[in-house]
Amino acid sequence: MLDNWLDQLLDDVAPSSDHGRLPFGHYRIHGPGILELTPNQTLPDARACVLSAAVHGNETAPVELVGELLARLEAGLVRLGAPVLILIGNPPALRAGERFITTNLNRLFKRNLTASGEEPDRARTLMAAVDDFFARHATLPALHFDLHTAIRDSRYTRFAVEPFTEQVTTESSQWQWLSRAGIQAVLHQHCHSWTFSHYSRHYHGTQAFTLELGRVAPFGDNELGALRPMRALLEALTEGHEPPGAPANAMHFFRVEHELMRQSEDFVLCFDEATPNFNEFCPGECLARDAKAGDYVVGEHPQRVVFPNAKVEIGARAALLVVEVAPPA
Ligand SMILES: O=C(O)CCC(=O)N[C@@H](CCC(=O)O)C(=O)O
Ligand SMILES: [Zn+2]
Repeated sequence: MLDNWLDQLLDDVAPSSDHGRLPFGHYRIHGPGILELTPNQTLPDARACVLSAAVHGNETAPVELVGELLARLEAGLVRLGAPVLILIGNPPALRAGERFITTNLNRLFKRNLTASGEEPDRARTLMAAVDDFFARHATLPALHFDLHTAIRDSRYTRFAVEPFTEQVTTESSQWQWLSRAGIQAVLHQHCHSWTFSHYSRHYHGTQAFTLELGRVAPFGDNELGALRPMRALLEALTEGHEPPGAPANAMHFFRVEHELMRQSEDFVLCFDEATPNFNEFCPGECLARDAKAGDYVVGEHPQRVVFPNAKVEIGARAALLVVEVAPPA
């Protein structure tokens, strides 16, 4: 049964069957953590939807949200009206309660990836699953929401990252849906980032976002009540309806100005561990010291910090420095 799928995945138990019926369609398990829902009838407003969670294994709220959606589908409370691919990104890391096992999966979504190992292999499997799904539903507009939670508190608890690519413009309706779904801020990426949402946007031209839905917590400690509006958005998409919107300018928009990279072993961030995402720093403040790159000092205007993490691998992003911009017209 579909309601066992997540439990069996967490227990590393193979499902007894790889397919089954739903009240308004059927499902197929293509592999560990790869579940496709197919409606009996695809509605006219339907999109081909990819919903991914647990690309980072310690981010459990999105998994619980997906669990609620599946339970409500199975109970017939949500009528399946669109093809949906549900992906649990990194099952071994989810079982271990760790962000990743060997390396950050969310930097590996690049065609012709040559690296070997657990996460690179998983990235190739997930990219193939997405390619196959979008190819089979090529007549429908496509969409990918990659659901995450942030390591630290945030001045905007729920925010979206809009991946960078030259070819795709975000539809204005997406901002309205996200606003209605309780997203408080949006971060426009300034360069290619090889994340999972970037993969769908860049290679498939889809509408795609990374959605940060609160702070990392173990299973059972997530405040799912705060995610009801987001659940309503996912349910509208699953039902194949055009989701309702709210004014986009209720959200704050930010542009990445600088990507702070860790370049040496001897690297520190100069602010408190408890500093929340979107905290603002004044001109002249030193934010990082790196034995190779030197100090990073805020320039002529204030900058806010997002995703600061001094413990990343050498060569990886240790923080984004962002500035507020006007909402899209
Ligand atoms: O809180 C943090 O420092 C990281 C939270 C997280 O996993 N964020 C994603 C953002 C992906 C993107 O930039 O689209 C990540 O770092 O992979
Ligand atoms: Zn994450």
